[in-house]
Amino acid sequence: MAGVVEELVKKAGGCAVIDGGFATQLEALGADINDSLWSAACLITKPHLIKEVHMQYLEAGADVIISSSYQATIPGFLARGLRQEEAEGLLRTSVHLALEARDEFWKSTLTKPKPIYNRALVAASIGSYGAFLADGSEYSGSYGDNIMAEKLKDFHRRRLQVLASAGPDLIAFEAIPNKMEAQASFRSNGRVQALVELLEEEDIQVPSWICFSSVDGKHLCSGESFGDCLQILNASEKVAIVGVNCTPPQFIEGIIREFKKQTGKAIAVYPNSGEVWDGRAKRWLPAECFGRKSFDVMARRWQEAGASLIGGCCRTTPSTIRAVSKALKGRDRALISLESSESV
Ligand code: MET
Ligand SMILES: [Zn+2]
Repeated sequence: MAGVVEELVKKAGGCAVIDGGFATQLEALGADINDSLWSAACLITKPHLIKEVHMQYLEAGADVIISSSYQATIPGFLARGLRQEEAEGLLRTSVHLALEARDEFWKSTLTKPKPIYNRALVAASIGSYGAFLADGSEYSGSYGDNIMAEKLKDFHRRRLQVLASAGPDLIAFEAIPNKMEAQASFRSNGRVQALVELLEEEDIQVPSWICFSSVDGKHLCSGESFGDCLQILNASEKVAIVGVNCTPPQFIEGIIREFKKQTGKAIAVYPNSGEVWDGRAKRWLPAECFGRKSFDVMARRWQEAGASLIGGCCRTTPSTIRAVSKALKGRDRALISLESSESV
């Protein structure tokens, strides 16, 4: 695990808390995200709301906040009539807004007599090619026969460079649906290069996490095996953390146990609420019943199963993260309040 992550996980008492659904909360604050850029449209129209969402998750106890760049892509911005420099500027803005929120929040907690928060880390989000297409392939992993690895490489490379140079603590590849994108999306001179090799080729100094999405709890969305993908990621020191996100919560415990067998890297899980996104109809379908266990109760089990970073993805909110933070760090907090009452 990279030093910064190791330190944070330790400070957090063994398990750091990741924030919750970013687009979900942006929408709750009144943003219109029904847009081909999805939440990234707010980088153009309402950057103050982006910062507000980050603040709310920090307040809720997030130790890691993820930038608003999930669906912010250079081709997406160019299609809006923006110039290349403007598109790159908006990518940097997404990281800067998260860094500003983190720094302001941290400064304010330091003025409190017994700070109960950790200084959060900022992860720059990178969504999959399917997220950019916004045609449902984000959750099927099927990019069709025409998508060549070379095209995927062109799609990812510049955004990775720009985001990494904007000063985040981590790069977060989120909801990667298939092995091709994780492994073979980067070819040059006819040689197959894995995503991890792109990180090395670009000599990205910011540690990365790579999280997959799954719709059945046993495979990536595409139907490919976690084990095959993890073998690829295990080979790189640039990848500090592996995991799953935007996957139904009832599958997470089994996935962590499977990952534990396949990797020694730190494991991050930040499932969705269990509701299912219908990418074609563009709406959420109700959660399949997963018993009476609430998200925070499950979060404890995920920690016991071996996850080092736990948060929420789509349809989870600051109240989900507050409950998760309390469940994972409740004992420490109780001790802190005991200490403070003793010192009064
Ligand atoms: C479809 S997964 C989306 C992940 C992104 N970080 C968000 O919470 O909005
Ligand atoms: Zn999600």
